[in-house]
Amino acid sequence: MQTLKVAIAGFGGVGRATAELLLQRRDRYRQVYGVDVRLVAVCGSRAGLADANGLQAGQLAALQPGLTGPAFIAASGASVLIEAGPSDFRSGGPGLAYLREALAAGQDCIVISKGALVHSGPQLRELARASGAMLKLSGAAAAALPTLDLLQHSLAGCQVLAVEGILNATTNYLLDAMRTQGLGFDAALREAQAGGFAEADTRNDTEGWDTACKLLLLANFGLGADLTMEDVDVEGIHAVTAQRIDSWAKQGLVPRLVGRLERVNGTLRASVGIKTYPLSDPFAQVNGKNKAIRLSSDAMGETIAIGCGVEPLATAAAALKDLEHILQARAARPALSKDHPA
Ligand SMILES: NC(=O)C1=CN([C@@H]2O[C@H](COP(=O)(O)OP(=O)(O)OC[C@H]3O[C@@H](n4cnc5c(N)ncnc54)[C@H](O)[C@@H]3O)[C@@H](O)[C@H]2O)C=CC1
Ligand SMILES: N[C@@H](CC=O)C(=O)O
Repeated sequence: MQTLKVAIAGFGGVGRATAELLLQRRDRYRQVYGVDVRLVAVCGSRAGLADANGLQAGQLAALQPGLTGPAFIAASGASVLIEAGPSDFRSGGPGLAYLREALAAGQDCIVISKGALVHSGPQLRELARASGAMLKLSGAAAAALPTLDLLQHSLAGCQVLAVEGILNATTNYLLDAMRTQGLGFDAALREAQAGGFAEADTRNDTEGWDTACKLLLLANFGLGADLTMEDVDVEGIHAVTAQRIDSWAKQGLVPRLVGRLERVNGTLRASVGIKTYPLSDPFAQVNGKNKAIRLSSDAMGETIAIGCGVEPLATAAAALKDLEHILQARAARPALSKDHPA
C-alpha cells in the first residue's frame, strides 16, 4: 500500500481539529484510495512533534519545545503540508515561509490561513506550477461553504458575471444577534469568540478585512484575476448602532456584510460593505454564523449555496476535502501517463 505523509503547521483550534479528523479517517483513506495516510509532524509557534511512522491521537497533547519552523516539514519527510497558522494579509503571516518552502520542494499544500495567499498569491501559484505541487485552499476560502469548488468545477465553462457572498461568520453572527436578540456589539462579539470562529484579532472580522481576503481568493484563484487589497473598497460593521438596526427592521430590511465581485466593462470590481435585503431574498434568511454565496453566470443563471457547520470541525473537514481531491489527483496520475506516454 502506498503511504502519504502529512504535516500540519499551526496547531491551534483548527490545526488540532484537522489532525483529529485526519486520524479518524485513516481507514477511509485506506479503503477508498488504497493509501496509508500518516500524520507525521505537527507544529505550533514554539513546539512540535514528528514521527515518520505516524503520530497517534494520544501523542498530540504534549508538543516538544523547539520543533517548529519551515525546516520541520522537510525533516519530517511529509509530501503534503496543511497550513493552519494565523492569518495576516499585511505580512503574509508565518504561513508564507512554510508555504514557500513546501511548494518549492514540490510538496502539495492545503492552506487554511488566508494571509499568505492574499499577500503573495501569484508567487505561491508560480512556485506550485514550477514544482508541480498542488495548491488547495478550500479552508481559506470560506471553509464549510463551498465557493472555489463552485467556480472551478460546478460552473466550469461559464463566464461568471457577478459574485456576492456573506463570507464571514463573525459579522453575520453579530448583525443577527443585534437584530434578533437585541445584544450589544461587544456582547455578540464575545459569543463569536467563544464559538471559536472569530479571528484572533477580531478587527479583521468586524472591519471587513476577512471578507475582503476571501473575496480576493475567489477573484484570484477562482476567476483568474490578479487583484490586491488596494483594489477592494472595504467597509466593515464596526460603526453599526442599535438605532440603525432598528431603522432597517422597521423597513423590513435585513443587513448583511457582503463581498461583491462584478464585471464592469470587462474589469472585475471588488467591494465589501453592508447591504440590506428584503425578507423575500434568500440572503435575508442566512442566519447566525451561516455563510452564503450567490453566483451569476452567462449560461447557468443564478446559483446560491448556503452553509456552515460547527467550528473548528467544519473547517477541518473543508481542508480534508482538499486532501481527498489530492488523493484523487494522485491516483489519476499513473493512469494518465500510461495512456499518454511522454
Ligand atoms: N476558526 C475558524 O472558524 C476558521 C479559521 N480559519 C483560519 O484558520 C487559521 C487558524 O485558526 P484557529 O485555529 O482558529 O486559530 P488559533 O489562533 O487557534 O491557531 C493558530 C495557531 O498557529 C500557531 N502559530 C503561530 N505562529 C506560528 C508559527 N510561526 N509556526 C507554527 N505555528 C504558529 C499559534 O500558536 C496557534 O496555535 C487562521 O488563519 C484562521 O483565519 C479559517 C476558516 C475558519
Ligand atoms: N473569522 C472567520 C473564520 C475564518 O475564516 C469568520 O468569522 O468567518
